[in-house]
This record gives sequence, structure tokens and C-alpha cells, in this order.
Amino acid sequence: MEPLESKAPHVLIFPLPAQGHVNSMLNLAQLLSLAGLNITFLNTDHNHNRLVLHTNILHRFACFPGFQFKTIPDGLPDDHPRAGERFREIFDSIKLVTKPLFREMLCSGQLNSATGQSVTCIIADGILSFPIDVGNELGIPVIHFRTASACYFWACFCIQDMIEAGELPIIENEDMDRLIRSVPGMETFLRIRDLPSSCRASNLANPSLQRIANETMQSPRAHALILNTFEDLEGPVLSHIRTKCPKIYTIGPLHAILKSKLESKTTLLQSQSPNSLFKVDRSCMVWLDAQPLKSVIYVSFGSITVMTKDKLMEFWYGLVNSKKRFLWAIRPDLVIQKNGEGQIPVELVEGTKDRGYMVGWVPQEEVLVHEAVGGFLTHSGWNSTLESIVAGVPMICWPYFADQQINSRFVSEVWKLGMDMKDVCDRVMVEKMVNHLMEETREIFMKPIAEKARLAKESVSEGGSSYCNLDHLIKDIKLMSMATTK
Ligand SMILES: O=c1ccn([C@@H]2O[C@H](COP(=O)(O)OP(=O)(O)O[C@H]3O[C@H](CO)[C@@H](O)[C@H](O)[C@H]3O)[C@@H](O)[C@H]2O)c(=O)[nH]1
Ligand SMILES: C[C@H]1CC[C@@H]2C(C(=O)O)=CO[C@@H](O)[C@@H]21
Repeated sequence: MEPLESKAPHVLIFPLPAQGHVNSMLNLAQLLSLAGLNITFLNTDHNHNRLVLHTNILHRFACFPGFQFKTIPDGLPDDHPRAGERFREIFDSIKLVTKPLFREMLCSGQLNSATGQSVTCIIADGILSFPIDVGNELGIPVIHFRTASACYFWACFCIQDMIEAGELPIIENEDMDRLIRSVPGMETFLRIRDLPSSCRASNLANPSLQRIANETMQSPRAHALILNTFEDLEGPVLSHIRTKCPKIYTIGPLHAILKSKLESKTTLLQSQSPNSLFKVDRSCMVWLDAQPLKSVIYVSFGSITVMTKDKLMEFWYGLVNSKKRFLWAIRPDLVIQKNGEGQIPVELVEGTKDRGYMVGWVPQEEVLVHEAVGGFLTHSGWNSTLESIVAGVPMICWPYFADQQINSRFVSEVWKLGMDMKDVCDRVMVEKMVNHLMEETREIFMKPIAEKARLAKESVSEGGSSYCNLDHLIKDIKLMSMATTK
């Protein structure tokens, strides 16, 4: 009989089906596969089809004999938008449809590895607590992976304290600049407007507010908590989280640690491509090649943001009026309430022809490290924030929802890596901020962002904090698996 020690663990990875979650979980899956672990990556049918259509994901993972994709329904019809506020409908359908199937899949052995080995550890999205219940029932340890920032996690964790202190709910006509005092470590800079967007609900029974508060407070029940961040970025807030979740693995920025691990593996590195749910248009790289050094502001609002055509026009006018060059990723489903196609004003058409380039979806990691890119107008999704930090590109933040409101506060006020434009959307402000970031006050941001980029790279290099924590995580998973297979 094979000695127990020689059996590689079998880890089931289950992300919330959203770009920013699938992305970082796939990076983790690849890192664990490189370490020789057997992995089952459980995608929703909808997202798996999109990944297969738009990426070389099957080819990329084919070199790992212990890796397999499995799929599960998300319970929504295929033509559901899965964007904007309607994204949240996924939580009810997951609860209703996916949760019982998830349990059934584990019980029936459908998720066993290619060699027949059952799951020895689950890494589940930290916004979903039901895998902890299923894991407990079946005797499988569960690790939570919250794909957003640590500062967001901590603010969510403190929602109950904010309620008890009378700081929530927000009342009508409230001063949005009022400071929040019951999130330890953030007393001097966290305003109401910076709280996770669900906290803007005026009713404490709001399902979204209830969900993020309740689900976040479940994480201490997990065996450990993985965060896509690094100690030199979020150290102080991590100390607070450790009082509630003592075992935290900070292993970010994941895209950077993966890149550094692949550096010596040329064939694997060459076959890397973005983990995109959208069709990537690479023509923007040719356009960027023709632009002067640090002259372009890159604009993207991530995968879930939606906006009215009026708002889009404000951004467009602001960009054109700034007279700066811009590259704008406009997802096909970004604009809601299109109100017919309408005429695009001639000054926008001309200004864009001269200095702009628009595509549906870009290879963002590559775009941000391109030498022509000098700034990023972003929705402050956590992956985008980390990618910008690693690339040393300062940001203008226009948060849309969830963690983005607090991420943008940290980017601007705590880390001094850019400017926060939250809750404002007019062409004059866009023009002014773009000019500040790209020219007038650019120097203010360049030193802090270069320093954070250096620290990020150090953390993922051999001996760095994230590098070592990933090794510890792998050892922990191996130990757990020995215990569960005994
Ligand atoms: O044209 C584009 C635009 C984006 N991306 C990539 O898509 C990802 C977007 O992720 P993120 O910046 O985190 O934004 P969302 O897609 O909006 O991510 C969701 O998930 C994140 C992680 O939990 C949260 O921080 C966000 O608020 C939430 O909206 C990044 O890796 C980008 O590189 C591209 O490759 N091309
Ligand atoms: C749609 C958002 C609700 C919460 C999710 C999240 C989280 O981990 O709390 C982060 O950003 C969004 O993708 C999700």
C-alpha cells in the first residue's frame, strides 16, 4: 500500500462566479498545481463556457495531470445579465440551486479526482459560507478565500459593531463625510461614503447588508482565511483581522506571484493568457506601441459596473477635454438605458480619433505594464487595484459598488497612490483629475506608487512574505489531507 505521505492532497476550489473572483482563484489553482497538488476547479456552467470560448484555459491546465474542471449550474437563465445591481440575484439562485447540488456532488464522489481520490480540502469563496457547513458535515476542512481587500473584509466584519454603536443605518440627508468610529484602525479617515456600498442601505433588513455582514462573520469558522494582499500593504488592518481569524494566509498579489513562479518555466509562461470571461481585443497593444512614454490614461470599470449613457458621456467629454491620450475598455454590457443610439457629438468623434482608442475588453495586466501607460481611471476593483500597484501606475478611482468604495479611500488617503472621485461624475471633474494625475500633481503619486510596487514585488519573490505564506499554505493543506485520509 502507498504510504499516506506520498498521496497528494485533492483540493476543490469554488469561486463566486464573477470575473474578479474566478480570476484570482484560477491563479491560485495554477500555483497549487505547480506545487503538485491535485485540483478540481468548480466553475458555473455559464462562466466555464465563457472561459473556454475566450481563453486557452483548457490548454493551459492540460499540463497538470492532477487538474480537472467540473461545472455546476448557477441557477440563473443563460441570458441573465449578471451585471450591475442585478449581479446580486446570483446569491439567491446559488442558495436555491447550486448549494444542494454542491453537497450532492461531494457526497456522490462526482468530484473525485481523475485517480478516484476524494476531496481532502475545500477552498471556497469567502463570501459563501455554505461550503463550511457542507465541509463540516462531511468532515472536509474548508479554507475561505475572500478575493477582495483586507480593509473591506474588516469593515464588513465590523458592520454589527457599527449598528450597535448607532453609526448604521445611514439616515436620510446624512452628511456622507461623517467619520465612522467603530471600525478599529480606521477611526481617523473612514467616512460614511467609504463604507462597503451595501452599508448605504437605509434599512438594516436590506438583504445585501445582511449578507455581507453575516457571511463575513462566518469566516472564523473556516480552517483558515486566504487574502489576495500583502503584509506591506495592509499590515495594520491584518493585525485587527487576526484577532478574529488567527490563521490568515496573505499570498498576494496573486497575479504577480504566479508570474514570478512561471519565470523559470518558459513554455508555461508563453501559454499564459488573461483569465477572461470576455473576448480580449489585442489591437490596443499595437495602438499603445505607437504612443509616447507614460502619455496614456487607461480607463476601465471592471466586469460588473454598469452606467447610464449620460454618465458615459460625462466620462467621454472629460477624457476628450483633458486633451490627454486615452485607452478605454468599454464592455458591450457597460451601458444601460441606451435610449436609442443617438448621434455622437462631432467633438467627441474628432477628439477620440486624434487621441483615443476604445475596445470592448483589453489584456489589462499587459496594458498596465506597457510603457505608454501613465495612469489608470478605475472602478477600484481589487484585482485592478493590485495590478495597478504592481505596475507602478497611479490611479483615479471612481468606485461603483461593494469593496470599491473603501479600496478607493485607501488608495487615495492611506496609501497616497492616486485620487478618489467617488460619488461625482461630471466632465469638468474628470478633465481636472486626469490632468492632475497625468501632469500637474503627478509627482505626488509617483514616489509612493513606485515604493508600493517595489514592496509588492519583494513580497512575491523568494523569501518575501507572500512567497513564504504560499509555502506555508501548501504545507498546511498537505497536513490537513493526511489527517482526512487517515
Ligand atoms: O478590459 C479588461 C478589464 C478588466 N480585466 C481584468 O478583469 C479583472 C477585473 O477584476 P476587478 O478589478 O477585481 O473587478 P471586478 O471584475 O469588478 O471584480 C469583482 O470582484 C473583485 C474581487 O472580489 C472585487 O474587488 C470587485 O469589486 C468586484 O466587482 C482584472 O483582473 C482585470 O485585469 C481585463 O483583463 N480586461
Ligand atoms: C457582488 C459583490 C457582493 C459581495 C462580493 C464581494 C465580497 O467578497 O464581498 C466582492 O465584490 C463583489 O464581487 C461581490
